[in-house]
Amino acid sequence: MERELFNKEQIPYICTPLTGKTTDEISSELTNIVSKQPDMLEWRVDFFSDIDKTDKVLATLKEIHSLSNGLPLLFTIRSHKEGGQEISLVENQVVDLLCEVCKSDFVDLIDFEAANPLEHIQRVKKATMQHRKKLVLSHHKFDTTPSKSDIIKQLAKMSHFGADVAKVAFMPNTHEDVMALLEATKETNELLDIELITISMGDIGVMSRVLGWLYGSVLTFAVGEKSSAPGQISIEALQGMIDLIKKENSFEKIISK
Ligand SMILES: O=C1C[C@@](O)(C(=O)O)C[C@@H](O)[C@@H]1O
Repeated sequence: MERELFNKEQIPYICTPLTGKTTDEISSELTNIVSKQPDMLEWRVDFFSDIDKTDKVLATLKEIHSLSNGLPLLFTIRSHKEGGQEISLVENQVVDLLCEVCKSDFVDLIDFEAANPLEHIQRVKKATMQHRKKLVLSHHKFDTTPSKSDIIKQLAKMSHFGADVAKVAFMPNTHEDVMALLEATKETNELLDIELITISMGDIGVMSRVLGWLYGSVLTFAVGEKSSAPGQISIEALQGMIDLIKKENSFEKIISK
């Protein structure tokens, strides 16, 4: 499936994580979430108890597709090191699963952490290209925020490794950390020709979830049923604030590249 995933008019996309442990839990999560009208879903497969059974993963993808009104799907196996659940797969098996999932018609984007070995990134990149999926290279830190220049370097490295989308999520300890993330987003957006998703987590970082798009972040995560990271707010609250800002102001000029 190939299509432009991020229409300018729709930015910021609101993406909602699915964190159920079983197909049934995910189905019931979805039933409640879809009526809240997010723009994208993220299946956090590290929460799924049958992650080691590829046929179950593929069947659940089909189920998600059938219940989600065609919403684009981001497939994520977050590592324990970067804030995810402990899983039974080793790194090679994660790569095998991602390459298999790339063949599915029910996935649009694949998340893979940029800290993985280069040969693994290259394998996943090849599979995404072959099956016309978008590769999201990501990095997360739950205790600190790097300096602005380091954030820019990390995003540039993801671009260099072949990301279609570069995503970072950091924990701020000060308001300056949030500004560093936002300024890095703006500067990188002017430098690079790939999509960016940048998040400052926790309570201090919440403004980045509401306003990050004005600095060039195309997507923001919001809670549908259950949060997947600190600082996420509800789809309804986020959508309300974004709509209000869009209605009151003409920000198109600011977000255009
Ligand atoms: O990378 C991210 C961003 C996130 O950590 C957040 O802070 O909203 C939530 C995760 O589910 C997702 O994979």
